[in-house]
Amino acid sequence: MSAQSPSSPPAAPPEDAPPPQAEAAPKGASGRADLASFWQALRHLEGRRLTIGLVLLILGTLTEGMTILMFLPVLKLVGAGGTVVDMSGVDLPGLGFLPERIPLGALLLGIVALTALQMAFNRTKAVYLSDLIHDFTNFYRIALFRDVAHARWDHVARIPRTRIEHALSGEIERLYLAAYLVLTILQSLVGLLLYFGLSLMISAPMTILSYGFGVVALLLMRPFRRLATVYGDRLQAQRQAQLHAVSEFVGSLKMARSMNLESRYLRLFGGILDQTRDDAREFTRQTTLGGGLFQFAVVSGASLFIWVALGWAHLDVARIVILLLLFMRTAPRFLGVQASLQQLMVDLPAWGAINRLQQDLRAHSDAAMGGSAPIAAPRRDIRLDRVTWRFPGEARNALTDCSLTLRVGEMTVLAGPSGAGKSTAADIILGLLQPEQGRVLIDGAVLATEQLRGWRDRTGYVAQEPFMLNDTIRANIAIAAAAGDAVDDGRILAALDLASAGFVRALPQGLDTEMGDRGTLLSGGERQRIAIARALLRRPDVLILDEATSALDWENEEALVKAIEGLRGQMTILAITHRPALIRAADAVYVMDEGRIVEASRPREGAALPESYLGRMTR
Ligand SMILES: Nc1ncnc2c1ncn2[C@@H]1O[C@H](COP(=O)(O)OP(=O)(O)OP(=O)(O)O)[C@@H](O)[C@H]1O
Repeated sequence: MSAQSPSSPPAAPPEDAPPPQAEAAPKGASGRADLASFWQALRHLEGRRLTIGLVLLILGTLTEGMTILMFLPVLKLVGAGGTVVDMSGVDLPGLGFLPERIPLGALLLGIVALTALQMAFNRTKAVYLSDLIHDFTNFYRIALFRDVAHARWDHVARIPRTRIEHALSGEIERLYLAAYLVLTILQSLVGLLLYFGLSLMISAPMTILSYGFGVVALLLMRPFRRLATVYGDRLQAQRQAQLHAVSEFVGSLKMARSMNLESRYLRLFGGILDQTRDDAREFTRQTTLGGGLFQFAVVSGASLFIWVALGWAHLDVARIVILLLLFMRTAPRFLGVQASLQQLMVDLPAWGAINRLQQDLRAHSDAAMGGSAPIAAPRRDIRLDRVTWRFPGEARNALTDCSLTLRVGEMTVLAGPSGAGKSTAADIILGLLQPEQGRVLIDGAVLATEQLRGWRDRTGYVAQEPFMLNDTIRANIAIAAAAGDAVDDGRILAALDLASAGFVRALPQGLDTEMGDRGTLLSGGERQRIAIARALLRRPDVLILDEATSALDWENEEALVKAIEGLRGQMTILAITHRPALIRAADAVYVMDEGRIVEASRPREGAALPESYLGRMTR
């Protein structure tokens, strides 16, 4: 792998421009602190495999070093001739176990055998470390998935979707690269240490000279590594900005096309890319200068090394050749450490960002996720009792002192102007939000936190804009089935009939009809009915419809209202709606305004009052 990771696009805006949106790393975030915690996490999760990998690495490097040392007596034959190698006078502790005279063929065979052994060690190590990196990265991928799934709904709903997508895709990939780079650096350092020992056997002063040079050069490169940290932070922000821009553009494609706004999006996106390119140019200028200087230092070191070795150290030619061979192995490692450290500093901000997101999600984890206490199906009523709720950070309550009753088997409608708090009340009934004040009562008993998951198994929810998989109608409905609940086509078709979605039977592909990305191959009304069928497949005790008929024409709405009326008695229904047809069919109607219940009536009574909200709506 090259030092510049394939995923590293050019980046970073001019000094005076703020990095575009996204979560910028907190001020003072230090690459070194990130590196320390990253290394700790790697050791904590993969310590055992790391040790085995290192042992294999040491064995591989030692065999490689031994191979080089064994060339020393062979080189002594050069000029002298002969086919028997004289080991006396070689004076290398590492080769002390060999007899004094060895046939050249046997020695060369030994070298070949050692090389084969080295290859075997290296290959096993590579496979080992590859597994290690994948498992380490996947651990965080899964943990992040879980943290997102387990975070409190009101909190996770406020995190931009692209933030989560970026963390689960791009940032995790950079974590993979960071782990790869850490292991690369570790391998180079271990190699350097072992070669240090081996070359000490040849000449201590020459070894100290060459290593001293390498270490000083590495230290001098620190400013370039700091620059890489800054660049990494900017890159982090810019990648997120890019993802955000792309996601907004794709999400609003129809709007953009219909209003001729494509060029505006193109300009915005082009601006981000230009910033990224300018930043990358600056970074490349700086880092290539650093890399060039380092290479220059290494070549100068090599020249000095040869000059000292020949002119001052009075070493024989064989030793100089071996030292040079060792030098050829150590110099790239020094270069590799510098390049990998630099690239690591670019990728490491992803680690900090993932950690911060995880901490944030865990600080807002849903207490309900821990409990699985069962709850009986409601037999009498479900009540909100003086419930108050305010979204974190908001100035005013979304619900204030809100009380309402859903009688079992009845259909209750919640109406009222936009922003009145209807969806929030539904979220409280669903247990997605837990009241700050007040209670949710099921047959008079408080719905406990540990019962919330069990409670959600008893509810079915249909959103105004239901989420659809890019899959068949069958898959979109079957997804609602509880784990282990085998769903056959008969059940799916029955749910579709209940949801007044008989049109599916008439489709040429039936349940196999593809719905397209976000269900766009079907009409809004068809999508809504499929979403209702999906909720009904769960055979819920409580069905919550949030503006679930808003996209239906009057004919289909009438059919659906009839279908919903047919469900009366089988389940408790809460419908958030403005549609008179559904209101007229309701057993009870609550009207909300500014988070409060302002009217509660049986529909006919409410509609009869001309000044009531309900009266005005159904007039
Ligand atoms: N995730 C959220 N974070 C902060 N405030 C929110 C959030 N969701 C809703 N609100 C606010 O809470 C209030 C009630 O919103 P809610 O969605 O419950 O109203 P609604 O009656 O369902 O509106 P609509 O009919 O337009 O869907 C509004 O002021 C809204 O801005």
